[in-house]
Amino acid sequence: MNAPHTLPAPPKPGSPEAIADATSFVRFERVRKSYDGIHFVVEDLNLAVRKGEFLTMLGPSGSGKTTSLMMLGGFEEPTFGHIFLGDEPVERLAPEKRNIGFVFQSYALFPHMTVAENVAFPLRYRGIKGTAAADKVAKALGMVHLGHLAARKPCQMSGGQQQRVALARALVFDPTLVLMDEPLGALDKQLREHMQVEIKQLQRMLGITMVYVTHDQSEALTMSDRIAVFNDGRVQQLAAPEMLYEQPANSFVAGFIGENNLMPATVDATEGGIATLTMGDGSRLQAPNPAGVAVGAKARLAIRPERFFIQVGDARGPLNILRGPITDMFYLGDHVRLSVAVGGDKPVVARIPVSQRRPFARGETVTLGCAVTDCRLLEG
Ligand SMILES: Nc1ncnc2c1ncn2[C@@H]1O[C@H](COP(=O)(O)OP(=O)(O)OP(=O)(O)O)[C@@H](O)[C@H]1O
Repeated sequence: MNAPHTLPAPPKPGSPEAIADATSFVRFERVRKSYDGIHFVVEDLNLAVRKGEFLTMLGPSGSGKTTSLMMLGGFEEPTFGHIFLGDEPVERLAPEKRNIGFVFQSYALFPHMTVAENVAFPLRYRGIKGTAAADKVAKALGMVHLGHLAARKPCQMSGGQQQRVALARALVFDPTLVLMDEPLGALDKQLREHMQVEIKQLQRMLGITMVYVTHDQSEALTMSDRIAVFNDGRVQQLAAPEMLYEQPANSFVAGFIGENNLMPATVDATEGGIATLTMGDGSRLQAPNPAGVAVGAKARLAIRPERFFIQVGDARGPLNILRGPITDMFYLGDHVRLSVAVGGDKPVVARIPVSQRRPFARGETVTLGCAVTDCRLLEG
């Protein structure tokens, strides 16, 4: 992407954002990165990571997550801006001087060394030898439950075990920060989910600050204290998982985190904080309008599939009602996934718990209800 943007002002001195930024452990300040001197792949990155926090950079391929992580690790230099570790600007500091542990998708273990020798490697590099080193290696391998395999070579271990060795190697020298780039990408689903919990428990137990890169949203939701959602080199929203899901800041986040029906709408009026909307097919629906999207503005109404229910009888309370034939349906054990042609250009997707109603028939007309407060109005 091109770079004609003016940079926003930093937070006002004394504001809550400025105080949070000032007390944070890692800070990106107006960081921009171009590899070719023309296009910026990271645009105006302002990000503060708190001490002991698990912060995930989440976004589609090419959105600038790895580049941001590599700048923090010291493997890439920012084109503009500053990165602070504690109070120290580090953008000119060599990676080995930053006291950071790394875990990558490829385990990058030395094949000719034993597990213990691999884990001891960063200690050797730091001049820690003898029993001091042996104690640290034993402790790190104990943390990842591999003490009994210290004498094995990497080729004698499973993918999950090798990634545990890489984790032990990243933790053995008591780093102030650990960076992980898609560390579980090569593992199968079950092992990945198991390792997510294990890494999270370890991070909590050690109180370590962790910055984690993934494009897997469920992984990010499971593990993170906060998630920075990247798209096109920019952070779209930085928030706790629940906040991202419940209150996405824009259509990109609303569509990227979980599943969402994003329906084009125009704002007719806002009264008492509730906007009345005209939908693409001319029908009228309502939604809270906390951001104050202006009357006449093009907007999108976001409704999560699981927030729909089958409306029976008269509507009670402030509800949006959508009605149409079922065009597609899938039985998924605990819920039925319906596509319902309610009049817009795309059918809406509704997830109806099987405890609520079944069976459904293709072509059957259903009435979907959704609380107005479960709808979200987004600009654009
Ligand atoms: N060394 C490099 N030289 C030139 N361009 C690069 C280099 N590394 C990354 N890029 C480009 O920068 C952009 C951002 O890449 P980056 O790897 O940071 O994204 P990402 O969000 O981590 O994606 P992925 O999940 O696929 O790794 C991409 O367009 C990529 O092609």
